[in-house]
Amino acid sequence: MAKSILLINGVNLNLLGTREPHLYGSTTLLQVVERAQQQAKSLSIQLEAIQSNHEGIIIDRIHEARGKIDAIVINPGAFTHTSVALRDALLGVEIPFVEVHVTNIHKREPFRHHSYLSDKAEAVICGLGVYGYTAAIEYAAKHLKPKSKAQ
Ligand SMILES: O=C(O)[C@]1(O)C=C(c2cccc(Sc3ccccc3)c2)[C@@H](O)[C@H](O)C1
Repeated sequence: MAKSILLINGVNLNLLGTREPHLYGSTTLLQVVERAQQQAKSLSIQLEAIQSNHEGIIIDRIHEARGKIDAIVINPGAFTHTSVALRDALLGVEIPFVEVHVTNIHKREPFRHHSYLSDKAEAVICGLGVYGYTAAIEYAAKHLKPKSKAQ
């Protein structure tokens, strides 16, 4: 099963917990990452976390993960609904991934209902608040195995 997980948070998620708490809750991204690290330690897995507002930086980090990371947990933020490039990067590195959304995107504005990633995700978790990250990491650690290592 996955021994190394890359947790990716995309655009605007640095604002998590600071604005619109009725939608996104009051837990900050720092707290989410701290909890994820504690969870990873309890599962004996390595976890690295990044957040970026820049699509290309996220894509570069996904490329770097090829052959090194066993699974990805990603909340792309608004890139979910816009980024074919992010989809292509995830498909290109052949690393299984879980898509996470703090909110239930299907209960929000119509433009949030479509994801460029969901049909390729091993699992999609949305609407569970920040617990979605916990569930995603647990699932990835116990059910996802690395695809063939990079040549
Ligand atoms: O629910 C999510 O986790 C989501 O991925 C997260 C999003 C998100 C993340 C951070 C900020 C914002 S918008 C915002 C801007 C300022 C203050 C509060 C929220 C949206 C949305 O863009 C997505 O449609 C849904």
